[in-house]
Amino acid sequence: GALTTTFLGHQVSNPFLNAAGVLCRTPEDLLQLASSVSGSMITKSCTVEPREGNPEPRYAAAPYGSINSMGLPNLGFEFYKQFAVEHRGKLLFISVSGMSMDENVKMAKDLLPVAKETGCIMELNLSCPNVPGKPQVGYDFTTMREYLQRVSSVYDAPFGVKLPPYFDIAHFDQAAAIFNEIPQVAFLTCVNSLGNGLVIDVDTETVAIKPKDGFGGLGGRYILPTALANVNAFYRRCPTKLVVGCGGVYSANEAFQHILAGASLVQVGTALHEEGPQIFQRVVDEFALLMRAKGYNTIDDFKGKLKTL
Ligand SMILES: O=C(O)c1[nH]c(=O)[nH]c(=O)c1I
Repeated sequence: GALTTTFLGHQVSNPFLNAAGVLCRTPEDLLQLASSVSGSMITKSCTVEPREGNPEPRYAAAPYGSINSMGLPNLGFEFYKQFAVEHRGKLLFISVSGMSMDENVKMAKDLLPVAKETGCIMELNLSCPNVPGKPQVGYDFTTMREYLQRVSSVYDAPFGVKLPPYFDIAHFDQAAAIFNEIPQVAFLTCVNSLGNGLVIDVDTETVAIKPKDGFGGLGGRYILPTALANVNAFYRRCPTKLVVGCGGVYSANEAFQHILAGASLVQVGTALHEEGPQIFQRVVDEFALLMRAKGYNTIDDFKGKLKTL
């Protein structure tokens, strides 16, 4: 169909998938994603050991999106690796977010044979903002370079990096220079939640979530312009890499903006959490109508073709 596209040699029926962390932690979650219309899917960021995560309430819908401080709850790397071994059907991404560099290197090394065998793709998450005491690697360029050099030295297959949003042109330049040094970094997923926002309820005069005095990562409508800028900044700076868009996608309209900005695939987080997996059928239908209305036959007809003034 018109929405068919390929990503690192894998054909997908449409460019849509979930954002890591949303509807992808448990077997039930993953079954819902596998049986949805999404073209591909990604698992919850994992650590070697299973984690409970932060105390609840740790997710809240907000007027223009969401706030979360989940705290990296997951069933442990072995579960998601085994899921990849047994999974059949749509393209599968495995999100990895170790508590240390050694943990990421260990998981990458263990995942490699499964990636080669099954075609699943690793997305290395360097941008979790919600584990107390664990600063975001994505904001520490020296550490990020070391992480990527160490992981790419054990993982000789294409992998992606889940990035935090950057807000300074010099940071786009410095981050892109690191990625361009490492050939195995095949794609960049822009962006993770905007870290450490604060949602306040005026009636109750209270924060929305329990962890970290209410500080949490923002998603949804709050973050679309920032997400688009990060997609386009790395699309322009990393011509040998693909970009995956994430942030503020509720409909074909925002997805189209991400692809115009340079995204090859588009992840849906907050809107998926709020609407459920039937959102993928709605967005696919909307997207087909939008492409037809504009006279486009394939995604490549407009990918990255954002016009400037
Ligand atoms: O709190 C989480 O589990 C979480 N939440 C996010 O918003 N982004 C992330 O990468 C993670 I690992």
